[in-house]
Amino acid sequence: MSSSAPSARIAVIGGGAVGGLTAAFAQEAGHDVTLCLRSPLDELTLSTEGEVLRPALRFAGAPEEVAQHDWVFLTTKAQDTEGATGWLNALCGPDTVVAVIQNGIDHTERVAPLLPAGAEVMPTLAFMAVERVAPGRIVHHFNSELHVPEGRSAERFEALLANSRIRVRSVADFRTAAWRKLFTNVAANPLTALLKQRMHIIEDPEMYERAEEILLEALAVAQAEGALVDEKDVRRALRGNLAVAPDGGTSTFYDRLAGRPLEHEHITGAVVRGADRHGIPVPLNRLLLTMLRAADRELRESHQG
Ligand SMILES: NC(=O)C1=CN([C@@H]2O[C@H](COP(=O)(O)OP(=O)(O)OC[C@H]3O[C@@H](n4cnc5c(N)ncnc54)[C@H](OP(=O)(O)O)[C@@H]3O)[C@@H](O)[C@H]2O)C=CC1
Ligand SMILES: CC(C)(CO)C(=O)C(=O)O
Repeated sequence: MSSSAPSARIAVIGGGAVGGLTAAFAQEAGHDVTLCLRSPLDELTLSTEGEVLRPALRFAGAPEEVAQHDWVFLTTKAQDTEGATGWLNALCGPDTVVAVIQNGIDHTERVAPLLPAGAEVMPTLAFMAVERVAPGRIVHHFNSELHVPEGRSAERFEALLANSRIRVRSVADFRTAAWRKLFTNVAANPLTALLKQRMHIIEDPEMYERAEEILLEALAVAQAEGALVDEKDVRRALRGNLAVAPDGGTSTFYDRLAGRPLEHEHITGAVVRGADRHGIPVPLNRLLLTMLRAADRELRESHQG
């Protein structure tokens, strides 16, 4: 791997699966990377393609410890975005680009109100399967691709990560791209999390049919929201899910397994809210949302008690 890209300073907010992977690969490509943490870590390892990387990262535990950066990768779960406001204030100057590497379709609406004047949100879709198996121990199962809206920042982002194991793609129609990415989550994440089983469950023909029905509801909502998607995108998303099997899961499954709060409001919730706006019936997604809310409530109550 060449190290010819000029070294940049990158701050990654969140030391979980996606934060750990992007930090490790960016550091390997020659960048100076600070991991901004909620829970302290002394070391982070990334198991990938048969090797274990131990990237030389800086660890910061509070916003007072960091200065402004040109690049910030925001990798908290979507529901934890507001909690990262202190980091964003400390890290962002007028030229900062914040790559919001999260699932969901409303990255810009979620993050823009939290940024100081001038800083830019770059919504970023993550095509990868990465698991935090213990604090600071990250296992990479599949793929490492980021999709961003085309433009000047996308070109700079592509150059930033050109020598890394992360592939950046810029897309012309980001709304469509975001719904396509959401399709990879709308069936797989609830089913794996509710059943507490890995992605292989989608290989079962009966489960595959139900997953397709869940996604066809989401397809109707996506089309009503202006995304240029069709049934081929549903099949492509399911093929993408099957490519993750057998040892991978989904981010919502990993959260349920570890007893962490779930991200359902930004995945299934996005479909149900869109359906309500357009009067589209989505009974399967509505049922999944009710079940995920119940599972999440139990997780939160057991944390408190
Ligand atoms: N995992 C995957 O394969 C994929 C995930 N995604 C998406 O990427 C995003 C990140 O997911 P993932 O990495 O899996 O999630 P993780 O739960 O593994 O990591 C999130 C990290 O954010 C940290 N965090 C939360 N709040 C703060 C805060 N205020 N300050 C600093 N750190 C904070 C958490 O800290 P703590 O350690 O205290 O919990 C945790 O380490 C999600 O939107 C997810 O849906 C997208 C594609 C694939
Ligand atoms: C595509 C998928 C399902 C891959 O792991 C993902 O985005 C997630 O886990 O949230």
